[in-house]
Amino acid sequence: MGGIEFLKGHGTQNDFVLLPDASGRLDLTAERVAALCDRRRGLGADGVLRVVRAGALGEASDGEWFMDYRNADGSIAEMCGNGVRVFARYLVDAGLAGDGHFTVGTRAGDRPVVVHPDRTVTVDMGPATITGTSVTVVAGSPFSGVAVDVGNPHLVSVLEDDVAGLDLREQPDFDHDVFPTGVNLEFVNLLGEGALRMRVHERGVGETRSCGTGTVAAVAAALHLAGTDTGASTVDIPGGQVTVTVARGAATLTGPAEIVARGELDEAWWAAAGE
Ligand SMILES: N[C@@H](CCC[C@H](N)C(=O)O)C(=O)O
Repeated sequence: MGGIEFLKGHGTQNDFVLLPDASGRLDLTAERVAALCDRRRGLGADGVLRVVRAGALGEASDGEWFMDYRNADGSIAEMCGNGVRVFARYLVDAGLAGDGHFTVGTRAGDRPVVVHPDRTVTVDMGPATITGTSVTVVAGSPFSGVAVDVGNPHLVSVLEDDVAGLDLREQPDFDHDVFPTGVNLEFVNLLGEGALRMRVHERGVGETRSCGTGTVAAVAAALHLAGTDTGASTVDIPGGQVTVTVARGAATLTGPAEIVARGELDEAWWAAAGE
């Protein structure tokens, strides 16, 4: 019996292990996800994208494929904006997605995607909803922020000082009553009309080099603070650049998606990782 097929990919250096598992038969425990994502004892990644047929895990979707997304610590998240681009890139490369216009099911709902010839992908991210305000504390310094729901929770703080100066090695504190399931924290500089710079500390991962849902939240929050719900912006993250549009609160995300490797997991390693 052969090993378990995997691929490695990234979107603006937010990196993922992909597990093609059409029938949803793999026993993908939190322990196995954490082992896969470990950068020393596993393959190393910010998260896992299991590729399953819609319905195989009992999740409803009008699309043919469902993205079962897991964070590096093994926790389940509703949505991943960089991940869904890489997921779409894989389906097209594998000949599983026709002309590149299709819908991916996620726990946050269906996400229509367009895979472009230049290897970028545009995702209809659905609504980016402003849900209030809250405060995060980084290395003892409090920052007020705008809470945004992009299918998953975000708190966006716009800073005067350069975000490059923040120490995000430790988990920043946040109000656990406001975010009982945790929150993704974005720190943003406004660079001028239609341009932002962002760093992110992701729920279930730590600081990453990019977060697609986070860039959408950042643009929605910046527009909200400017008194509007419509606009477009580039977002520079440590891993590259994406473009976000927001029209009356509904967002699209465009950015690169790359598949960099494919191979087989060792069966004995997989078995031991589940213990
Ligand atoms: N990196 C992702 C977001 C992944 C999920 C997030 N950590 C959460 O727990 O909500 C993205 O590109 O959106």
